[in-house]
Amino acid sequence: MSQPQEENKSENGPTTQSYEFRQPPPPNPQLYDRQISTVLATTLTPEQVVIYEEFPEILTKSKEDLEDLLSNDVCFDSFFESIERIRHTLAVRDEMRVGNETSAKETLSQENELNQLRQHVQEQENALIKLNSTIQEKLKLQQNALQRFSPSVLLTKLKSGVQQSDELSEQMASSFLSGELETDQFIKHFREIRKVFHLRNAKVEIVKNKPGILDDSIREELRKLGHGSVTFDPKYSRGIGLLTLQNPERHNALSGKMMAELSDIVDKLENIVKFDTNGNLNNVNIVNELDKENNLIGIIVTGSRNTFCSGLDLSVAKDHILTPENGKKMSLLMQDTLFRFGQLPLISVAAVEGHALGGGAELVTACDFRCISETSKIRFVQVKMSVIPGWGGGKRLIDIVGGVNALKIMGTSDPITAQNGLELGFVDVIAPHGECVNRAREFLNRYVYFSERDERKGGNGNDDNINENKKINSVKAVRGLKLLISRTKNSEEYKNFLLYEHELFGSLWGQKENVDAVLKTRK
Ligand SMILES: CC[C@H](C(=O)O)C(=O)SCCNC(=O)CCNC(=O)[C@H](O)C(C)(C)COP(=O)(O)OP(=O)(O)OC[C@H]1O[C@@H](n2cnc3c(N)ncnc32)[C@H](O)[C@@H]1OP(=O)(O)O
Repeated sequence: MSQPQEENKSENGPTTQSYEFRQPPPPNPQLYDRQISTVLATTLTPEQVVIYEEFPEILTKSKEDLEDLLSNDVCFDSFFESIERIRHTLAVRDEMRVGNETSAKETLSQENELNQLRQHVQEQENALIKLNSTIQEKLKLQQNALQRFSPSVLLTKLKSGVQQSDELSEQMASSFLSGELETDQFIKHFREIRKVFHLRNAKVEIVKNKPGILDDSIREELRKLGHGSVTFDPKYSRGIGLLTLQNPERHNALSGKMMAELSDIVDKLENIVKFDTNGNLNNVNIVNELDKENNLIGIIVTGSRNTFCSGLDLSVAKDHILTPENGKKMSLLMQDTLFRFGQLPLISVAAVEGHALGGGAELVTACDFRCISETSKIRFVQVKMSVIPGWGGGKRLIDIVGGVNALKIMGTSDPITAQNGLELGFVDVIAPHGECVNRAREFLNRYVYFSERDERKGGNGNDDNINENKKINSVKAVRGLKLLISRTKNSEEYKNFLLYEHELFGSLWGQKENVDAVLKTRK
């Protein structure tokens, strides 16, 4: 008779490994031979044959014995359990039961430890979430703190320190001259103050010449060049300001004076929003010079006399901005101005009547949206001037229409019109001639007013019959949205791209081909 395999028991009794299923020993050959199976097969049903084949021990019983077994459960169980195969199976079953009990006890004994571990993991996770939120808050505070120490802010503070020292020494001199101050006191303090003035002034000169920090000197130099003006009406419509290029005799070409005035307006609009020390969008306590009602959320940019802008004023360029150095200064100022314009928390729409050429086309790309008339023409003519865009319009055009379309538009100087502008994704609204500013206002009203009409009737929102008591959108929320979007255009990579465009422009402007082109255009 085959013995059950030797159990590989552990010192704690049978392990679950010892329960690999083992086949029970084969039927006992002595109890069963071929003749019996033939007899059985002729007298029994197939089911009965199976029983006899599985348990041939039954064959050793007489009919009376079998009747006894069937009538007496105790005898039946004892006979059944005396069968080798059954004994073996019962033994395996008992071993497995013992093993299961042991495993169950082992598992239960670890339940407390498991619950403690689970609780510890939960506590760690909560602590991690808390730490993460603290880190986010600290990062926001750090960002706002760093913003206060940006190069341009430090330069401005340094300059105001120079001015304060200068004013203080002036006051001291007049006090001395009026006899209010003793000579030795005056000499002692005046010398100290002038020393601080000169130290601060020297630092301003060092910082000013550091690349990438645009100081006012370029703006002030260009301010002296040419005519025209740039005006801003902060109350053009509720929550919407109107910025207008005014140089109609030259199709609103941008002179140096106008570039400086455009930059001034951007300066004034920049502090329309401030973050409080907790990094919250806090503009309730700021009285902005241009937005006294503190409700501006949109700005329309347009040109006077039904034309937009024919780019750089070539009369000014011919006389003052033909050298590479001056071309770079002009490019730096306009890139800086249009970059900061794009960062304003205001939704901007270019209302383009007539022509937008060269730098005028670049100005159009600096707006978030574009409304053009059925007859407008927007042309990047820079390549005809033997240069590339110098006001940041190349990068912005690529972002709006994609690289391939941008290459076609800038390489061929083909006009963007009402016909192809929508398809290019460059134009958002097409207006009848002379109606661009009105349609731009209607477009922006959807951001100014809470358009229940859109909610109710699926209107297109271009509803000019907005009445003043209509519910208005949260100014801070809409400004917050624009801050979010413009953040995507404020990365180091984005700024480096603009710098690259500026450098490429600077390598072309003022070269013979470019000078000839400018002089040819302006006889
Ligand atoms: C980064 C700089 C950027 C670049 O490099 O590309 C530039 O922006 S460079 C300038 C690119 N702009 C141009 O080349 C536009 C040149 N002007 C024209 O194509 C036409 O003047 C046009 C289409 C704007 C209007 O044509 P139209 O026939 O209707 O009128 P006129 O040409 O007779 O012009 C009327 C009057 O305006 C003067 N004008 C027009 N554009 C400029 C300009 N950009 N700078 C200076 N002056 C301009 C034009 O000289 C006429 O004045 P007048 O005294 O009667 O000669």
